[in-house]
Amino acid sequence: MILENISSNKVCEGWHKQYTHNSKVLNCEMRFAIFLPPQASANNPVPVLYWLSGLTCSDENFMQKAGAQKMAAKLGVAIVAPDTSPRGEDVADDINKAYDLGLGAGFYINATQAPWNKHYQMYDYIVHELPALIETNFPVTTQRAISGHSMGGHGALTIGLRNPELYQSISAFSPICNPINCPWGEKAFSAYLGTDSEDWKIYDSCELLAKTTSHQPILIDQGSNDSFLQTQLKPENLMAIANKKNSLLTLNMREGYDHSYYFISSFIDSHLEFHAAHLGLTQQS
Ligand SMILES: N[C@@H](CCC(=O)N[C@@H](CS)C(=O)NCC(=O)O)C(=O)O
Repeated sequence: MILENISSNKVCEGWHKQYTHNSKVLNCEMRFAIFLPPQASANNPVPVLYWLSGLTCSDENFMQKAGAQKMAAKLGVAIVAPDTSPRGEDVADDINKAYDLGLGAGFYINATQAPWNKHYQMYDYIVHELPALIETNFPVTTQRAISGHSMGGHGALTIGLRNPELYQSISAFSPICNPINCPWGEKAFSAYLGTDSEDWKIYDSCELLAKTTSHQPILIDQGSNDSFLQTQLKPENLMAIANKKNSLLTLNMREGYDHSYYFISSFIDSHLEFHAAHLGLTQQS
C-alpha cells in the first residue's frame, strides 16, 4: 500500500509526520498522523499508542493540542492518530450536516446500514488495516496500547476490550461509557447499525466489560465540569460494573476540568506513563 508523506515536523527530538493513503476497508483516501520518538529506528523498533479522537476531530487536534510529544519522546513510544471517519466527496454525511453523525463522527464501528456501510468501517480500519500499514512502514513493534477522547474514548474502550490479545493497556479521557444509553450513541448506532438495539451491544463498553474474562488495565480521567458528563458520558455506569467484577479500572474524577484539550493536556503525561509501564518501557532522561 502506498503512503504519501504530506508533512514532517521535528518535535521533541522526534518527528511528527502526516500521511495519506488509500484505504481498502474504508473505500476512500485517508490521512493519519504519526509521532516517532527519537529512539525509533530499524534496530530499535518502538511500541505504538493509538489515539482515537472525538466528534468533529481529525488527526490534527490531538497532535497539536495535547502536548503529548515530550513525554512520548522520553518514554520511547510512537503515537498514531487516525481520522475520526471516512472522508471524501462520495462519503455519506448527515443530511443536516450534524456534528454527531457522518463525517467526523464514525464512532469506530462497522456500519451495516445503507448508505453508511459503503465507507463507515472504522472498527476494521483501526484494528486491522491501519496497524498493518504502520507496522510495515515504520520502525515499530507489534505491541499496541490504545487511548482516546469522548467518542474516541468509547472507541478505545470497546476496541481494547474486544481485543485483549492486541492491546496491552487501555485509557480514555471523558469517554462515552454507555453509548447504547445516551443520545449521541442512540443516534449514531440507529443510523449505522439499524434500530435493533441488540446489535449495538458489541460496541458498548458497559456490555463488553460485563462479559469479558480478561483483566486488562484501564485508566479513565474525567473532568467534573464536563458539560457532557451526565447526559452523554456516564462513567458511573461503567464503574458500577467494574466494581462488581473487580476489574483493573481506575477512574480519576478531576475537579473543575471540562471536556476540552486543556483537560487532556493536563493529564496526558500520566496516561503515557501508564501505557509505558504496561508496554514494559521505562523513562529515559
Ligand atoms: N460542542 C462541540 C461538540 C464537539 C466536541 O466537543 N468535540 C470534542 C470531542 S467530543 C473535541 O475534541 N473537539 C475538538 C477540539 O477541541 O479540538 C461542537 O459542536 O463542535
